[in-house]
Amino acid sequence: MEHVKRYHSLKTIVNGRELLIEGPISGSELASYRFDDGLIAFRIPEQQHQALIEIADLPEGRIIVAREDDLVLGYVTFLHPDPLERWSQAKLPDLLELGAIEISHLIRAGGVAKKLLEVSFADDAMEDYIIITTEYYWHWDLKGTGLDVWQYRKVMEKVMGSVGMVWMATDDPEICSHPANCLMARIGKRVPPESVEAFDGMRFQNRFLY
Ligand SMILES: CC(=O)SCCNC(=O)CCNC(=O)[C@H](O)C(C)(C)COP(=O)(O)OP(=O)(O)OC[C@H]1O[C@@H](n2cnc3c(N)ncnc32)[C@H](O)[C@@H]1OP(=O)(O)O
Repeated sequence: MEHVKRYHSLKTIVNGRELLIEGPISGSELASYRFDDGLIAFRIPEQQHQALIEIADLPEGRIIVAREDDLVLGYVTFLHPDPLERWSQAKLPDLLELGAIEISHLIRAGGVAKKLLEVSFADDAMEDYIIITTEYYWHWDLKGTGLDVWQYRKVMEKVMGSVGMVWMATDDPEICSHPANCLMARIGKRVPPESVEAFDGMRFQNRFLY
């Protein structure tokens, strides 16, 4: 499968900061930007910056950023699922995982997460993919936001739902280990039925239990 990446961008102002939301961008572009030191949800900022640079240059990898001049204040990643996760078992070339979305405290609750996804899905190539995201409450910044797990889950549903990602059932043990965790997915218009069938097969692997 050829992974087509078409650049899109938009401008917005949040808390007086003029932001450019753009992508997919290349690893070298991302390397030339600074990375806000408040982006700590998944790794220390230097390591996360480096991880994103590597993802940007993967054939299927897509990084969309929100930046003020050369300072990255938010990002979202799309890439094939980790080989250790069940979502990679069928090795579907047209399945991407929204692996991480993070917005700096400096510009949170200003619509930036939704705009990152708006720019991501402005590329018609996204209609060729099943896009999944696995929501685990232990990745959420409950302390920083003061939200409880259900309020936070609502925020995630609003962010993901803004581009048509919907809750999907699964018997994945990690997802089932807490009721606030969930799988969300969006099946692009041109995804063939064989891929959807293979995805359904990965969602449910313990049918004999029921
Ligand atoms: C797959 C994964 O990456 S899971 C982990 C997700 N990432 C994290 O938890 C990292 C830390 N958190 C963050 O980076 C951010 O808080 C995010 C990504 C969750 C949300 O980003 P934001 O830019 O603040 O979200 P955005 O402003 O687009 O808000 C989306 C909706 O949630 C609401 N919302 C956002 N934050 C809050 C809040 N603290 N309290 C109440 N509502 C909120 C917004 O009002 C908006 O609602 P609307 O659709 O009715 O207008």
